[in-house]
Amino acid sequence: MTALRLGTRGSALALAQSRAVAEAVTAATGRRVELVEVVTAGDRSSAPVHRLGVGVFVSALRDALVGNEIDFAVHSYKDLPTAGQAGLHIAAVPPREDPRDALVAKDGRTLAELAPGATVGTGALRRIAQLHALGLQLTVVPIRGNVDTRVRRVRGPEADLDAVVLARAGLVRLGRAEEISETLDPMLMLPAPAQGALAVECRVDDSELVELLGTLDHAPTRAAVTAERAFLATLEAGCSAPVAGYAEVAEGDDGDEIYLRGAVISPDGTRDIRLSRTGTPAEATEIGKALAAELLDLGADSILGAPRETGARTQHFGATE
Ligand SMILES: NCc1[nH]cc(CCC(=O)O)c1CC(=O)O
Repeated sequence: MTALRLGTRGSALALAQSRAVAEAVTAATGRRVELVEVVTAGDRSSAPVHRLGVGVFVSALRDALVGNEIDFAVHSYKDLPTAGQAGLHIAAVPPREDPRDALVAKDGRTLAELAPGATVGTGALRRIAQLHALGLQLTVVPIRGNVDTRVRRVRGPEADLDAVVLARAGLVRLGRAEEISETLDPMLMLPAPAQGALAVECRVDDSELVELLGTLDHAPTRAAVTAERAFLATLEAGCSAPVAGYAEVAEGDDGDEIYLRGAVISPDGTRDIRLSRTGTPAEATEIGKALAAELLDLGADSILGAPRETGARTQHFGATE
């Protein structure tokens, strides 16, 4: 039987993720998998991600899928635009890695141990906003680049920052978890929707592969990500907007329960609206949409910029527009 072609970006993180999924596919199905490297616009540019727009890391992979150059692709779920793509299907959401953000700091310091004025590097508006919201006089420095480039801003001969914040999942997948000085509690730094999760995508009409990849699906992770992404989609914000969303799925007395927390924070941290909601995994989409509508009612739309229509808005606080 021919090998399945797995399209992947060439970054160390993308390769680590793709290799892990390839091994899981082979272990579960006995099929051989070969990696095919695809260069994306996000890899070619060094501009801040919120200027490049959503989808910069995925569109070339999706083109290769639609064009039948590859059979499936593994994405960091966080980087996928909330709009799906016609003809493609997310056949599996494997078990999630720890979704929290991590601090890598000089001398192994924690956030609380950083001095006023300390420099902290991150490119994500969500992290910039939440760092400012702490009120610690941190100097947030916009940075970009792959995991290694970012860690080198703190460690090594060219280090010029006191700390950087990045996804714990990225460091763990690269085998670099021991470099983390502090894993940030979601109470302080709520993760991005779908952070730490992977999306395994193939052509929707490739029914054999849809079924085969489906064996890697992890229902609780899919439910959590579904709630987080419905929340994000309703706020009409991409992966680079100051929106945080994190769902936990736990066993309750009457079956599994989802606990979704969401926040919209202004980039300077002075406005921070956060709420939570619970429900069952079957209600994941509804929970996400309802939480977003509640935040919009509290004024989240004025933080996000453009006026929005949710169809679900109520006027508890009087008309503001
Ligand atoms: N936008 C870049 C990106 N996409 C996924 C990850 C990390 C791994 C993950 O969240 O699954 C990262 C790096 C980071 O945020 O530090």
